[in-house]
Amino acid sequence: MAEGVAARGAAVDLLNAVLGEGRMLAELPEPELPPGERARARRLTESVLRRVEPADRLLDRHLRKAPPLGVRNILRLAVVEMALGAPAHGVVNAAVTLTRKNRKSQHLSGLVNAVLRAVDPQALVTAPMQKLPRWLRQPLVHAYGREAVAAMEAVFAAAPPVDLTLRDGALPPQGEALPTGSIRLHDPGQISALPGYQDGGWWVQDMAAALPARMLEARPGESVLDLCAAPGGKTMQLAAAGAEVTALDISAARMKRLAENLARTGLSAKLITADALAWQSDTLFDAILLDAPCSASGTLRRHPDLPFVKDGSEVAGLAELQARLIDRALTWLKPGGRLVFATCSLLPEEGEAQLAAALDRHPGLRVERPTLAGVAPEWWQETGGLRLRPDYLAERGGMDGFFMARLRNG
Ligand SMILES: C[S@@+](CC[C@H](N)C(=O)[O-])C[C@H]1O[C@@H](n2cnc3c(N)ncnc32)[C@H](O)[C@@H]1O
Repeated sequence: MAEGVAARGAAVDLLNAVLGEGRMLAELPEPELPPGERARARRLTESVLRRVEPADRLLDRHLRKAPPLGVRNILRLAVVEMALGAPAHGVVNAAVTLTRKNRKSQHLSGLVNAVLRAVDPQALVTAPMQKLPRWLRQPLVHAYGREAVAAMEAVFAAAPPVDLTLRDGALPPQGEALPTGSIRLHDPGQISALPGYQDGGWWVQDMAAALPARMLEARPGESVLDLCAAPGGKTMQLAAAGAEVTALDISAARMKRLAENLARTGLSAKLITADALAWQSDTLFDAILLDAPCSASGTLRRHPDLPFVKDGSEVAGLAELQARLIDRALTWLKPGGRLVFATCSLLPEEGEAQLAAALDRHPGLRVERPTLAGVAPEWWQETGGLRLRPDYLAERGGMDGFFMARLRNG
């Protein structure tokens, strides 16, 4: 098969599954390709998902009637690749080969060839960014304003950097030191091939995702419950701080990944696979980290499939689950203990509103604002919550959206 056709074919299959069947990339089987080609297919898929809307605007100028989804995805992929600098000749040949391979679309190979020779991929480079879906854009404009949302969309349009959290004294691969202590790699390639990976001195974790565990300030010997823990980025931080960690999550598959992560880093925790709403604890904890399930709307740059698969209908149920998890977690906290509530969401109903409602339901709770190195004063809110937005530090690659707050009972 011509060079790159297999990876491009796999990318088109992934696009068909996300855009045609509404399936998330994480739930799809990995393409059966060598690791390098598999990674390329994934990269191509994500590049297209970040530009579906502007690519369609460009293609539609050259299409008299809508082609079937599979052919549209071949066209989208080709035009995005050309805009990103791939040589047009190879891209067009691969697109025509892919169109011919499928009996149902082979009669459209001439059209694909003609459209791709007519489009100007440079127009995609300068085109307006892809907008967030309405269900998300509206509440975000309401919460942060149009300008901030446009800045977030610009961050979501770019492939994200990779951030690492380090254990004390560990040597990271060469990267950019961020003010909060994470190390940023802008084009790292295969993570497991980086120096130090096998030694377990660092792990991949967005700079924003590293802050909830820092906010908890776990001390050596303290008993800490990591609630909704898998795949364990925060468990590793807490264990590395010397705490006696109990890590609980409902998902057996994700707990398996957590166990693998602990094995690689040589850290330890007590692992429990259970529904936090049903689990009973026979002890109380000094501190609890609740990284609650949420819309994940703060992580769109890492999950560009999400806007095409989700429609916001899950958010009310998730917000209710978050409140129940807070209430349940508080029953396991020692008097005077600390609870950090965090979500990787940009929606106030999964952040600011949860904090306000928890304070209303539990008059004995108060919010604390610990000192966090590298956190700009304006990221803190008057209520004591910390709101992190993708457009913060945009010039250095941005960060995941998060909300977090530290509560103390009594
Ligand atoms: C945001 S993720 C956690 C990420 C994790 N803290 C980390 O840093 O790697 C939310 C987790 O909540 C878990 N979860 C959802 N509902 C749960 C429940 N009822 N009880 C326990 N865990 C739950 C999911 O399986 C998922 O792993």
